[in-house]
Amino acid sequence: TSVATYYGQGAYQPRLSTFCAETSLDIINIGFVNYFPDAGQAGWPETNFGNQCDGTVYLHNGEPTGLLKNCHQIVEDIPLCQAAGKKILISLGGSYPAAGQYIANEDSAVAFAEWLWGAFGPTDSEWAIEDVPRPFDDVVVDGFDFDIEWGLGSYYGSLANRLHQLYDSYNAERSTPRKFLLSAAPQCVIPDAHLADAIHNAPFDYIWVQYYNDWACSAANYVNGLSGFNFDEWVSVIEKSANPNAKLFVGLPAEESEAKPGFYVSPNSVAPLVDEYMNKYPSTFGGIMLWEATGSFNNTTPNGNTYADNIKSVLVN
Ligand SMILES: CNC(=O)NC(=N)Nc1ccccc1
Repeated sequence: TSVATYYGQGAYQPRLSTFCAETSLDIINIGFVNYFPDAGQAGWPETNFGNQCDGTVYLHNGEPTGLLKNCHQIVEDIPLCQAAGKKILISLGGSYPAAGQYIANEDSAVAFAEWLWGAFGPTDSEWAIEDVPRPFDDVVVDGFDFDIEWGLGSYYGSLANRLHQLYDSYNAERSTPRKFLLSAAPQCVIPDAHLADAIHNAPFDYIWVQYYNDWACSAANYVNGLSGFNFDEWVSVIEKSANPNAKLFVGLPAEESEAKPGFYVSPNSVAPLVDEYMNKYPSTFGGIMLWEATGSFNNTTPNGNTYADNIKSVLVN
């Protein structure tokens, strides 16, 4: 089973290479593309990677956009993480701003998918064309994460399905196919207000549930002996979804300060939860997702283990 984490929004975060060296991390979601084209300046998406870029942005049709142009440390470090065997996804959305995650219609969702594929996908795809920029240069991500926390409707599903179509058509032309991934980060309440339709209609590979924002179903409920933790129900959602073989992850805050009061649980306290659900659903239980990398890095135990290291130990022991 795997440990996934988010990177890009941590306070005073170190460069990504720090986390490429963390052997406990298997998947890293780089966040965020936080404005989608229908909401972004000059009709392009916008990005935010915390302290990792120098603030310069692309122009589109001569107008400034919110698309960051110089994130050299991320560009240098993603290949290091990939060489270390980690999957690197770029994450769409995030918890802020609400207005950024607006998609106007089906055509817009399809065009956004093609733009993302041209910008962050393979450099030899037919969509990597001159009027689509390469914010990470020739770096090719391993997929796209949907951290959609605002907005309603079916267009997130259309976006995911078009990306999946692009994955398949690219691989159809290659002798050695490359696995590209789709993941989503719903809230724990079922149905998720923003991603339910997308998860039902598009084949996600990983679903990491944010079990740290809602007392109706949080991991803290389970740890504190209260009812509500709903992993079983999420397994049913997966089984009825477009990809019944998707892996389901338990999302946790990696540091007390990175969640609302009460939702943080220690690695040892989550061991019974892992044991119960890893054994109850051996083919669906995928592991643990952490929000987020820098918080985990700052949350070390006396033995020098980060929160992620300690969680990995819980998963493998
Ligand atoms: C996967 N996305 C998130 O986990 N977002 C997130 N944790 N946003 C946030 C919520 C409350 C305080 C800080 C960050």
